[in-house]
Amino acid sequence: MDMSSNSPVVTDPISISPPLLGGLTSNLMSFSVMSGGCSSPGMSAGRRTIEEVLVNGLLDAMKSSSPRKRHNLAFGQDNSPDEDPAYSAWLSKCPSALTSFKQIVASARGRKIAVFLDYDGTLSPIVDDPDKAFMSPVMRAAVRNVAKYFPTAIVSGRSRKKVFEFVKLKELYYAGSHGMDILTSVSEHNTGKCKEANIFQPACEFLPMIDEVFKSLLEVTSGIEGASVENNKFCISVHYRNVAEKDWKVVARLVNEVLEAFPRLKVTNGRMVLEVRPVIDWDKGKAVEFLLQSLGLNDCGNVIPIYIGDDRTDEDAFKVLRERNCGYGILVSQVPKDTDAFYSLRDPSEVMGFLNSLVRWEKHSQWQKQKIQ
Ligand SMILES: O=P(O)(O)OC[C@H]1O[C@H](O[C@H]2O[C@H](CO)[C@@H](O)[C@H](O)[C@H]2O)[C@H](O)[C@@H](O)[C@@H]1O
Repeated sequence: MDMSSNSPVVTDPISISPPLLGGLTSNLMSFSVMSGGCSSPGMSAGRRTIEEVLVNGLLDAMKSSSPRKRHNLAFGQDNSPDEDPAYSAWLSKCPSALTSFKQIVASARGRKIAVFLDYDGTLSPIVDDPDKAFMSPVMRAAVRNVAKYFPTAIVSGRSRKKVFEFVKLKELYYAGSHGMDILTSVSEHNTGKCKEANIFQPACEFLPMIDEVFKSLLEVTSGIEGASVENNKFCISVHYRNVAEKDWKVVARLVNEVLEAFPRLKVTNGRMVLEVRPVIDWDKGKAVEFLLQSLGLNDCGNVIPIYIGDDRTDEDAFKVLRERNCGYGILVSQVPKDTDAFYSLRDPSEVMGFLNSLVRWEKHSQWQKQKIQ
């Protein structure tokens, strides 16, 4: 893929349908959002209907965005995934990467593994306050070890700067803002010096717009208890995890109203979060392809990429690996989900177990090679 000549920036917003609610509800495809101000008493009935459809579509997506663990009605407790027949059935389609570890590494034999890691919900547990999604020291040690043996990248919806502040490992590659801000420079382990720094930011021209929308979203949601807005540089997160469910529709309406004037931005949904981002042909999947190419890891015969993530946005990366028929997506989930991943892990502690197993396996392989020589 020639990234230099292939600009992901879509310059003609008219050709994008729908500009808002990108990928959320296909039945909304025929509606286009008119630019202009907020709802007003003088607004036509047709226009109000369109708005209502959009807001309800957004609300539906919000409700379905984070399936909760099944509730055991008999005991009033959450079922553990082990006891959940639906989860067990799903595991036959998307087996545990821990129990399938031998198959995974067997297919990697003779090839270099490249590791791609999402951050929230993968390396850190999901918590109510996005600013407190810290990574544990043992998880950091596991990622540091992985990076000693395999090229390793973090691919996050957070801004690159923020995710680096959480991870704090200079020896990794970082793709922030859902892959719209990629840094491919790595410090040498011993000297700490940066070898070569390359930054790829395909949505640069959207920065002023994102800043403007961030301020508007901050202002309009300030009266909603529990709502928070996070500036992720090339995208914005509107969090509703701490908002009472009765107020979710208000959040949907406000986001919709602000974005009416910005047809070149769209909304996708993650785990209790609405993510506002440019309508460009770029996502975590494209970021993984870009990283593989720019790091010289694009040869499927020699490299096997493994991508671990928990969110809908990670599906773009799983899909790329599946379509290339090269490498494995691993979905972190405690509930059955439709996914393009090949394998699954339940939670960040299993992710850590998997990363540690990779390191042990690689150490052992190296030791065996030395023994033979
Ligand atoms: O791609 P990721 O690294 O997974 O980032 C996706 C979003 O993650 C964060 O939000 C999520 O985690 C929070 C902390 O656990 C949680 O409070 C929130 O409900 C989750 O949606 C981050 O704050 C967002 O900006 C990212 O877009």
